[in-house]
Amino acid sequence: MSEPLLQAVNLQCERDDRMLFRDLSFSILPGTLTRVEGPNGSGKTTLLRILAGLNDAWSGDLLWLGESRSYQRDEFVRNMLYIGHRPGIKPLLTPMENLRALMAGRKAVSDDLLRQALTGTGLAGFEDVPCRRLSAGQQRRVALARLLIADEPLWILDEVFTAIDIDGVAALETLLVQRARDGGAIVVTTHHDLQLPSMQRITLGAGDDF
Ligand SMILES: Nc1ncnc2c1ncn2[C@@H]1O[C@H](COP(=O)(O)OP(=O)(O)OP(=O)(O)O)[C@@H](O)[C@H]1O
Repeated sequence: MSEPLLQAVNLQCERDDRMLFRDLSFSILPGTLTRVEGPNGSGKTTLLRILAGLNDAWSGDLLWLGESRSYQRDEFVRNMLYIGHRPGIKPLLTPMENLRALMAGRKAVSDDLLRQALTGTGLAGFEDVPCRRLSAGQQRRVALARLLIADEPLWILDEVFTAIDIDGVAALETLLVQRARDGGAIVVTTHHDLQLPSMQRITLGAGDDF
């Protein structure tokens, strides 16, 4: 069995005097899909941001390739792709400009490849239109085009299915399954009923039903 990329050991996080989770331990292995699930407000986004290194209000241990992540922050950041629940797209920039900005500091990618990625997410013909003139789903697709050129071994994806139509969801599911088959590790949270095989599930606390 391969070595975990990321290991969480006894993670604990409290917000506004409310315990979101405690004693939370799990491993993220190469070639696996992990779904973080739970009701609204249970801490899914908080956990994903902790895993991505974007939230420091937690205790416990996080190991990257078996060593404390805090000693290898730069290497971790280089090897992890995070897409948050907001698309993170700049409205005044075009899809091409946004995608180029999202790749800044990562591997060099030609404009041809960026255009191919935008075509792959259904944005052919919109490459050079300011994003403020695109729909919510199209803006989300600009962010998702990043996945078509990503080679980071760990993807952390928060609610990336939001505003995506049925065909887009199916294409994204296929992409995630293929990525896991190719050895990538993916952590997702979504309220969609995902059709993904053999997912590890991390379930956070129950909320009040209404
Ligand atoms: N910026 C913030 N400051 C203080 N508390 C916050 C902040 N953001 C979220 N919280 C609180 O943290 C808890 C967990 O929020 P989080 O966004 O992680 O939940 P979630 O499971 O992702 O919810 P949802 O399914 O609605 O997206 C909530 O009770 C929320 O009120």
